[in-house]
Amino acid sequence: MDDTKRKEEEQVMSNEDDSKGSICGYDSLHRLLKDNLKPHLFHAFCFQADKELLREPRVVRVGLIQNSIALPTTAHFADQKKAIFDKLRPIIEAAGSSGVNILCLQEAWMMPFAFCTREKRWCEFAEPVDGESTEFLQCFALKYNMVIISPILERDINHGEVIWNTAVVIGNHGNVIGKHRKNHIPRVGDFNESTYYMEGNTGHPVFETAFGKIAINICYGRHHPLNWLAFGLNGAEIVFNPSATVGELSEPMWPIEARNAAIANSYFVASINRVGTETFPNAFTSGDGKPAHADFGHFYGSSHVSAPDSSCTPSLSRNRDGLLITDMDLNLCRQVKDRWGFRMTARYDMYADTLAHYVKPDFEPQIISDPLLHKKSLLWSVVRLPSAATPNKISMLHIGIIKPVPRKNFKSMKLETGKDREKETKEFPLLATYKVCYTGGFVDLGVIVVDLWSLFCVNSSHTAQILMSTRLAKLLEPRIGSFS
Ligand SMILES: NC(=O)NCCC(=O)O
Repeated sequence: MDDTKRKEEEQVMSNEDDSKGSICGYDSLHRLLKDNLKPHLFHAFCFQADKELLREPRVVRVGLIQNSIALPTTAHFADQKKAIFDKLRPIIEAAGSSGVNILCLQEAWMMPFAFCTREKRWCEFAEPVDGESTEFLQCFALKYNMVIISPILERDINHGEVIWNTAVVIGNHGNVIGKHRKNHIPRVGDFNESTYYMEGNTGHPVFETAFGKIAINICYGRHHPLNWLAFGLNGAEIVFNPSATVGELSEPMWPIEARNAAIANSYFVASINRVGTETFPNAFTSGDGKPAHADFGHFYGSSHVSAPDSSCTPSLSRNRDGLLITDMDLNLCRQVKDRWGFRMTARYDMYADTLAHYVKPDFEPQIISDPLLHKKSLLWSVVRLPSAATPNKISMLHIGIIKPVPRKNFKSMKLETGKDREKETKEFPLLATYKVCYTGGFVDLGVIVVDLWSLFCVNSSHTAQILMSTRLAKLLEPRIGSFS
């Protein structure tokens, strides 16, 4: 590599580099591999937990890989997949030789993210759980004693070739521990993935591995707090969120949702997003009236790990492939639970009750409406006036505090316009005068505030005047009626 090129790269790296030393960005990673440097020269990010008297620390090294596709989407499908394998091989080797215990790849890592196109031919990428992608990764799992989470497009050949968005969990002996299928299918922007696969039917499994209890919440599932909760209830200590999402759609939410889930559920969240812009042979529309386009937008990478104590690693690059290596002491999960007691203070029985009602067709939301809200009557409140006040003496009244009075004070009230007191009120900047007759318990001298712009005064002879601005009078005219 010539000097100028290296300098340029170093400049990019120093801009991108994270002080905590994640292996960050395509260039740095590939330089690392090319120069045959030992990955341990790069110190990874580390989450600490307190020392405990009765438990040893349970430090787990987690690796996350984000990558762009390797060939244009016009290439032969077999070549595209092979090129991704070839690209990932050295990165997985780097993770393995860095001592990573649990490695997670991005959503549907073995193919371009073609779901936006709605063209069925991309289904050809789908493979069975024990297909070639699993086989490819099993060797590394065995070689490096590493658990690998492999999110693929799955074809269930035992069930009529049904297609799923699935994460396969490969154990550190190269065995398949199990799978989880994506629970929530996006129907937003270009992400209308229901053309390709069904809502998952595997619940919220937690996989007990040699290195801790892990779960996978695939991409769009991160917007569903109860999805996160369910993995937590099943005892997850790390929840992986392999994703494929673009800047325009979700970037502002990306760092917030993961951290919030980690805090609320007292576990680690490992977020992985793919990188780059993938262009497809045929343009497609998004059903929003905008012109057809041939790409999804930019997949912004930014993979990172969030901890239950609200700390967070720096993110990988927005633009480049990357491997993030993070050490985490899983003891932190219980320590945060003991400290904050979110599980203890939760009211699951109450939520279960609400949900049980909610899912029934005859569910009615528990809403207590202001009884006046839907009445064809004026909004009103009462403020006390000095007893000397009479309607004729009030020119401008500025009402500070408005004190609502129970409706039962009024059994009924009739409002009617009238001109008979016009003379007395004409000195006021008011255009309408109303005579009020009412029956009921309200006998004190007072002012009933119709709302902030208007009021009417009640004297002890049970007659009252409404003083209103024209604007309000116009507004309220059709609603003047009876309190009852
Ligand atoms: N792959 C996927 O579920 N994308 C949805 C977009 C998002 O949730 O940001």
